[in-house]
Amino acid sequence: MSDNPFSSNLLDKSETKPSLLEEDSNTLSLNNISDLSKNDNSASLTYSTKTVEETITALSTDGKNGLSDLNDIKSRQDEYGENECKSDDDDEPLIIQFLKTFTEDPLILLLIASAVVSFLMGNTDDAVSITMAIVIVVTVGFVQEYRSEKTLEALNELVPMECHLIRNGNSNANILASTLVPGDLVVLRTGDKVPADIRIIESVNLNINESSLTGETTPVLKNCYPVKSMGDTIPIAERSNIAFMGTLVTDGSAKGIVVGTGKNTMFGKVFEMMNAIKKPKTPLQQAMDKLGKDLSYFSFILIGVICLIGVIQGRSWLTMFQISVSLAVAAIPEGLPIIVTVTLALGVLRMANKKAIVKRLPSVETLGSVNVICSDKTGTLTMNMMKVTKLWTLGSMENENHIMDIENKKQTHGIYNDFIKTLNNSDTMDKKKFCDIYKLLECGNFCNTAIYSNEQYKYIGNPTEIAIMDLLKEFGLQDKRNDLKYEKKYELPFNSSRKYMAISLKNDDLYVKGALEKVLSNSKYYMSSAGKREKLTTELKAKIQNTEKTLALEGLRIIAAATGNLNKNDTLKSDDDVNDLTFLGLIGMKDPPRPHVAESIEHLLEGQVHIIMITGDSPTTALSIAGQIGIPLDLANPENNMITGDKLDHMNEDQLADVIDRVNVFARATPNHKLMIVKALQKRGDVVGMTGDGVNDAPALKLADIGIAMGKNGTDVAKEASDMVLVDDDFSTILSAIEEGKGIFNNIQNFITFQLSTSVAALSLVLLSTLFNLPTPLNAMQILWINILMDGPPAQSLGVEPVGHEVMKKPPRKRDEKILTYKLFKRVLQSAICIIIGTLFIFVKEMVDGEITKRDTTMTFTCFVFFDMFNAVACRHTTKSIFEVGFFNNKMFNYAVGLSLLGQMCAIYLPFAQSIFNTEALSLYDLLFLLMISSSVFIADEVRKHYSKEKELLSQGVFSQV
Ligand SMILES: Nc1ncnc2c1ncn2[C@@H]1O[C@H](COP(=O)(O)OP(=O)(O)OP(=O)(O)O)[C@@H](O)[C@H]1O
Ligand SMILES: [Ca+2]
Repeated sequence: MSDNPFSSNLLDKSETKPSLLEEDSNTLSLNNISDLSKNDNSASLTYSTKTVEETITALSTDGKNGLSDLNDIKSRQDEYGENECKSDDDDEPLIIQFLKTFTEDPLILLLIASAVVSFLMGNTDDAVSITMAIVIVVTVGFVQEYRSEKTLEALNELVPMECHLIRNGNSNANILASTLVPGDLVVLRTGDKVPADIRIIESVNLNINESSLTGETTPVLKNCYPVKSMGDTIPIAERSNIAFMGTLVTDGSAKGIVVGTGKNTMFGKVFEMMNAIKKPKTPLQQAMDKLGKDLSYFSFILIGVICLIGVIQGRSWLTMFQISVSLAVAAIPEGLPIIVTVTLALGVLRMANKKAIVKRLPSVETLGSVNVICSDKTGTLTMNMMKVTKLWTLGSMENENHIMDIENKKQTHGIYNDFIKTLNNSDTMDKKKFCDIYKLLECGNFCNTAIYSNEQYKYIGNPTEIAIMDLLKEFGLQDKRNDLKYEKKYELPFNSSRKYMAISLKNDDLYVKGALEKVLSNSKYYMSSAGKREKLTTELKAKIQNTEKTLALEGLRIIAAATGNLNKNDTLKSDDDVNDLTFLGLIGMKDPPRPHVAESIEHLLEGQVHIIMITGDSPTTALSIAGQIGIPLDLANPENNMITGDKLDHMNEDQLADVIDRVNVFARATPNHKLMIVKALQKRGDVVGMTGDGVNDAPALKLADIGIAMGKNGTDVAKEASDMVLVDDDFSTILSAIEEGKGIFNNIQNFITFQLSTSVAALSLVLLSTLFNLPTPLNAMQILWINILMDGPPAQSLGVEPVGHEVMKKPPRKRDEKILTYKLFKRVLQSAICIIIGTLFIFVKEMVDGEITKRDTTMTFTCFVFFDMFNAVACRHTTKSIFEVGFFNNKMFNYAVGLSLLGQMCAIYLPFAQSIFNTEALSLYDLLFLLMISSSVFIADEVRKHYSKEKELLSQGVFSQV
């Protein structure tokens, strides 16, 4: 099985929510890791003691431009192979694997034994038939298992890992990590996952979380200095100049040379060891295993009883033995766990097509029970395509009635046109006008990290900052950052906790931009239109706040700007260096909601999912956007549905848990608040989906029941901590995933119903006829054929039943709700009883002549198979009539049933099959009669659906589960 080393093991949720099973696999690996460095001759050890220059020379590469020679790269690729860890547990040829399956199942061995006994006793016919049946049963099982493995493998390829590579002097951030070779020059930034074992050659405050290798969760500081060799080895944790594959950059940045790839990395070694450990099963798979075991015990007892009674009644013990063993094969749904796995895996692949990548199979099960979704606003609910639409300065525009409207320039005369005129002929105009507007724009220019890409002909970087650069371009203003005169000296970078940024120039001019509260609280002055510094009174501050509110009411993101001077000895290391500012003005930018978000929110609300928007923007902006996308708000008092970050700081989890049911918006929130929100929700018993993209979102993503990372704008750290990745960052994708999750669960219940009812019917049929001292209605071969139908394609195809939007109308499944519900058992019983009565009826009716002929068993056998096919049709949906579901929208199902019926016809009409199954040809009239009888199971279920629907309509609930 090939595994992508970068995607976490699908079935393994180890670091996040360890279960008993997983924990010991973890400790096992951790214990072994301490041995790892003992007899280690890996590249990371060799190069950790070398200097940067020695490393570069030894790998014949370049510390600035990376590898350049294509032939050289090619030959390195040939020598070291792909940068991937592959496990090699399927080296065995298929045929050997196939033959092995014959010996793995004790029941099959028993069957083989009975064939041998038959042969020895001279019943060659029986021996041949049983052997044929065994081969068919085993083949179907093998093919299914093989497919399931292939599907699981496909899942591993879903999250290809990218890295930032420099070759031939060209830097490219989206290179597949699997192409790396030793000698490659790689850039590491905050949030990245390390793509190979890398010797660091340059670093700035590089902090790496190595818990995936060492178990130690505190990040380690790395540098580029050689490590002193002490004896023949250096513990992994002390190789301070090596960034190990699979570890996470939590802060800082670095450049480094790849020294080890694929198997030659520390990760590769751990991977090999982990591989020997069996992957833990998902809760659902465990439940299926348990169900299988319970059923086995139950059927063994029953079969024992049947066998005993039969022998007491004086029937041939060999026949009884064969029937018992076949019955055991049939009654035990040994295909169930496989079908569950395949269904989950196919569901994951379908979700991937819809741009939601589920990283671990168990998450699919959780998706259907999510009842709260906490979502970021910017980029997930909105497009993250910022555009400046409004500008405002206190000096030139006075109050909220005078705002420069950039979007609707045609309509607004006054200030916009006047300002544009000064832009066009700056010589003739009054130099003492609009100085504050120019300064505001200048601040937006200096406080900016967006860079112009000559390849893409546009600015790239932070969308908020790109919007400002685009505005400057629209006004025809130059990017002053390129001017040496204005060279940047210090920078206090923006982050979502700080909510502002500041930079200082060579001449100690200070520029600040960010959230209004932050800027205003440090402002003492404002700039007049003539460029003078004026005192900022409380009254004027109120005016500024009013204007911000007016702008935010439109849903605009507001950036405030200010300027000042940096004190002599300050270096902008802390917030204290920013004070005594001169307020400049406000920039309002529009970020429209994504197109289908409102619709998705409506569907989720219908499904009783509580939607919470978490944003760093101001309360007014947040509420406005929330209103636009249909998040429920109390219109008279929207504040009732919102909590701000400051308030949150003064609450504890319990207090939050008490009120969170009515909270739909968190404004001015920081990433750290997310953790508290998840905890408060989980305290109430909610099943939480939480989105995130940054390094500090990781704890909340891990804790959430479904952590959802952004594929485009998210860091590797966030993706690593999450259970699901949204390829396009679009909120609507979450809806699709939840729909699939719920649907898959329904499908699983449906095919379990199908399998269990078949199994119960077959067992009971033989038991009853034995009890009533009737001849056995089905022979061993017939029972085995029924087993194929039950464990094979028809059941599997029920697992891929398309999911309709109406699944969202059902409330989320309770966290601890069993898959085998009381309702499900009732369905199973109803169908089984139908089948038993119908089949017995045919059997008894055919037998009235007192003698059991081929015709009698053929009728009974066919009747059972027809019953089963109608039963399958009934199992396609839990509550909806087949006439609503439609007969043709599950192609695979129709093929499976068609093939099964064709097989049945062969069994009755082909002479060769007739001798195996002990059958004879039936007339068309017989077939029609059987169809009529067997359709009763389907009709009974339609009646059940009709009544259960009425009940469901009566029981509509509200918001949360608790
Ligand atoms: N690049 C920036 N420079 C300065 N200030 C900014 C910048 N980006 C945002 N801000 C300010 O910080 C506030 C909050 O931004 P933050 O980054 O916390 O939100 P976000 O995470 O982008 O949005 P959301 O939480 O809705 O996804 C904004 O309202 C704005 O005032
Ligand atoms: Ca079976």
